Amino acid sequence: MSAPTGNPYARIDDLLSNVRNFKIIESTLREGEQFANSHYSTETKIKIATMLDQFGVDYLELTNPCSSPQSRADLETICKLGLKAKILTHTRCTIGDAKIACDAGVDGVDVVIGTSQFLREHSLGGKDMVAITKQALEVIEYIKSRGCEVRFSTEDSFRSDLVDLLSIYKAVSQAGVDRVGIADTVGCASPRQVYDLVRTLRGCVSCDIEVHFHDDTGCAVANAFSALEAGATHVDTSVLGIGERNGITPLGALMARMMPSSRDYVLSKYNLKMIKSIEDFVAEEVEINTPFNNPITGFCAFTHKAGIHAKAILNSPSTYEILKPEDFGLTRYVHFTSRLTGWNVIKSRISQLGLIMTDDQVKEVTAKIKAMADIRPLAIDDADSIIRSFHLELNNGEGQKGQSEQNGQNAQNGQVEA
Ligand SMILES: CC(=O)SCCNC(=O)CCNC(=O)[C@H](O)C(C)(C)COP(=O)(O)OP(=O)(O)OC[C@H]1O[C@@H](n2cnc3c(N)ncnc32)[C@H](O)[C@@H]1OP(=O)(O)O
Ligand SMILES: O=C(O)CCC(=O)C(=O)O
Ligand SMILES: [Zn+2]
Repeated sequence: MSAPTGNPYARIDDLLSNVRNFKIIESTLREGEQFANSHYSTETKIKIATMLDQFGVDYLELTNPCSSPQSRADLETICKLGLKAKILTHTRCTIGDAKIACDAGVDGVDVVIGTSQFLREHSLGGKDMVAITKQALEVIEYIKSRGCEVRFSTEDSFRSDLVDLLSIYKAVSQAGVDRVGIADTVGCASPRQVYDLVRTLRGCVSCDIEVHFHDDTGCAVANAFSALEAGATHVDTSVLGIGERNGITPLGALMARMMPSSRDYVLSKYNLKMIKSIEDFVAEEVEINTPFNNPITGFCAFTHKAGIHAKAILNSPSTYEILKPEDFGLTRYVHFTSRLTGWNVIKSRISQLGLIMTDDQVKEVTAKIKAMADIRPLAIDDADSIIRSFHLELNNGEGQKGQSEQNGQNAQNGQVEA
């Protein structure tokens, strides 16, 4: 039987996949508020909500209004902004929380309750699954009666008993829940475990499936992708991944992961050029730096250094880039001042400087740059000076000065463009 897509690795199972049809539940204003440094003012919440709405996220999830009077007031304020994104809040599985949530004017309530032995014993005072299921069904019925969308999640899903999980998900699905959620609360799940659980659940419930992954073991993005491959429909994210401990699936990194698989879908829905400004705003608010290796916006995410890479990138950026910086409103940088540089990129720099040399001469000046870079790190100006001096020597200090200065304007940004 032929494969469903042009992907050589595609399998029949990929018919389940939602990698080209998923929704984002953006939780910077809920999970992200649980990040150690977060303390959002009302204005900051409005700004974050507005930016994420313009970016195109489908849902915004806000902190439980029972948390504090200001949390409740802020939720009501965001609900009244008239954003395109649906506004959700996140509550415990109690009628009391659900009532206050619905009263705030939300579009939907994300209800959660722990199902693992750890949480049932140490968080919920020893509740069994029968009691938890009864409580869930009552709360779901209440939220539906208030005309709000309702999602039911099990907390710590991956350390919960599979039969318990499937039983409660079936019960809430039959009760008409809009979505069920799987939460890797402690970040213990691997992509394969995620695939298996989501796929199994997909066969048991007819409603949408939301997934929430913590990043304690570095799998939050991979797990989100795996979940979508297995048929999940909604992914929880936060900007830069901020959340409890080291956080959850980052919005930007998820976009980076989805682009190679679902470019047209992602570009049609999300305003990728906003990622940097959204991340910069949130990073400043919570007083963190964007990690150097952050997908898309890490300071060197589109920097190419080694000579072998530089040569190929200059010929065709696709050789060493799976993401295009221009899709995110960014530019690439081709490094040419290190001991790892090569004559091809130096040749390109020479041409940017408006100078003319034979290939042998380019190789000779490349050797000089490498020798100097062996002694100390070189700035762009240092490498350019070596090139210019060598060029002057070649011409005995005569001629070409005017031409160099004029063409040198093109090199002002110190960047070898591919
Ligand atoms: C994995 C997650 O991130 S879940 C979301 C976490 N979010 C939050 O905690 C929001 C911020 N939290 C708060 O402001 C407070 O914890 C509140 C307002 C929710 C509750 O505060 P308090 O009433 O003082 O209780 P406290 O936080 O000490 O304990 C939690 C209580 O909720 C119960 N509980 C915990 N989870 C759930 C749940 N999912 N459903 C129902 N009850 C729950 C606990 O058993 C405990 O009950 P107890 O009062 O009988 O001991
Ligand atoms: O409600 C959910 O699905 C997730 C709750 C949460 O933040 C977690 O379990 O880590
Ligand atoms: Zn979480």
